[in-house]
Amino acid sequence: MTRVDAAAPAAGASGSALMERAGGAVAAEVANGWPDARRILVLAGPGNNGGDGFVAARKLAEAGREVLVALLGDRESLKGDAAVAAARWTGETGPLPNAPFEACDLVIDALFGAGLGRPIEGAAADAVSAANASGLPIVSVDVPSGLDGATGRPLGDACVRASLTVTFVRLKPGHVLTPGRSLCGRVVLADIGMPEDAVAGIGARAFLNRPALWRDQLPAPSIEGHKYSRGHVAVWSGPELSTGAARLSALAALRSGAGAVTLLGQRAALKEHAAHLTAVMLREAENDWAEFLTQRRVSAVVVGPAAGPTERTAKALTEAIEAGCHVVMDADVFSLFAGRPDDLAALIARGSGQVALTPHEGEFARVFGVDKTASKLERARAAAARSGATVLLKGADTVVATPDGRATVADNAPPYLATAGAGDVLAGLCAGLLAQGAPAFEAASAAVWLHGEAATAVGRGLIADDLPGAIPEALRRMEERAAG
Ligand SMILES: NC(=O)C1=CN([C@@H]2O[C@H](COP(=O)(O)OP(=O)(O)OC[C@H]3O[C@@H](n4cnc5c(N)ncnc54)[C@H](O)[C@@H]3O)[C@@H](O)[C@H]2O)[C@@H](O)CC1
Ligand SMILES: [K+]
Repeated sequence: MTRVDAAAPAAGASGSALMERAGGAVAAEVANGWPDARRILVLAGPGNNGGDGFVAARKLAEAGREVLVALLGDRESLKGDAAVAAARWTGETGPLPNAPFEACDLVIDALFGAGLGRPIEGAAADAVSAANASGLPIVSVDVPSGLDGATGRPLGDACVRASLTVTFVRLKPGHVLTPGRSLCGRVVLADIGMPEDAVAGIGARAFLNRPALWRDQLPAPSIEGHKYSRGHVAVWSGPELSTGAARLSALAALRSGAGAVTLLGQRAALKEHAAHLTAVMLREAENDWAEFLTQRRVSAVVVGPAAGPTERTAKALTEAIEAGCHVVMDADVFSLFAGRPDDLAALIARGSGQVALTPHEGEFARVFGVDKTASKLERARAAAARSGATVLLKGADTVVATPDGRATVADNAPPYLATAGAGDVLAGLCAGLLAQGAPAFEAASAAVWLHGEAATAVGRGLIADDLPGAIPEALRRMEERAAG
């Protein structure tokens, strides 16, 4: 965002006018959201975030609220637009230390925004702690002070926990990645009239995962189509008594709209599948899996769910890559490649299909190691670049990243989606969309969004078995979103 701000004047927007609208948007949210908050305390920092706070103070005072600004540092040290905003504030201004929280009904946190460069310490850190402990509603300007908007992580120990965050122009990764998402509270994105040229000029590559990003890339079923033209998915089954995971993947692939889905495995495993399935086909496969993939025009394959980290699984995976199928690698594949990311990349490079990796954090760490300094977004991007695959890094804030750096971050997964087997459904959904011809980034992002919507449609009490049956409802919501 700093680059957007810097490009704003050249694109015809004065910083002062943007600050007026930014502070105005904050004041409007407070006025509408807390009509009974009479006394408002604005914590103002030394930069433009503080400037937004001074504008909000003036607008709220004009609207009849009692407002006190508690300023970090001297008024004389303020520069540029912030100094102008402060000069236009004629109400009470006091020092930040000992700000009178107990005498107020609401706090506006305008200490630090995009310019936070190091952990908050000293008087500002004390004010952050006091604000959090006060029990008052806190409205943060741009980002909760202390949060790194680029990573979603606090820069140090002191970080505001907001009830509402009013941000401008675009959401930043920190509004969506955890723990930032929780620290922001509700997030409102205000239009402050930033010229599109200033925004487009920076070529943003990370997006909130929404149907508008990928809907056009999902092939719609056509009346001329037949089952194989809508893609054939093969799912590699785990052995006897470990078949549930592959079954969930297969059902999800079929529900996603793939024309046909076949589960392949050992005879004893297939007997278990047969007791549960009707529309999914079953095929014994020991030595002729590679032949099957080619002869039956299999377009996408799932390998990993409860497959076992065995030679058999490794062979099935290699053959799927060599057959030129699109491949979704999940679960036990990450045990097979523990500590061997370059071997995984070498295998992926041998195929002509697209590959999606769908690890959770533990599986991701197993293959790619642990990097505590990088954000989830950066880690997923780095793993995508290193492996040559689209990486879908699961969690409450699932990130999908491609080797060329495009990324989505999802915010629609309900907490109860963290349940056994949900990941198997996601892998199947992704394979089903790949089989129908969606490019990997769009297929993976769509799978994540549909997965979250399906879970929300079921509601609390969800178990993974419910998810495939809720995919039609998720697809309906996708069409509704695309239309509106
Ligand atoms: N320029 C623009 O186009 C717009 C900017 N806006 C606001 O401007 C903000 C960014 O302003 P700035 O770039 O001035 O940055 P900030 O206001 O976030 O903070 C920068 C100041 O804080 C100091 N600082 C950084 N970390 C510190 C720490 N840990 N302890 C003590 N001091 C610290 C810096 O030295 C600098 O003086 C945005 O977050 C947003 O609120 C809005 O007014 C909208 C338009
Ligand atoms: K802030």
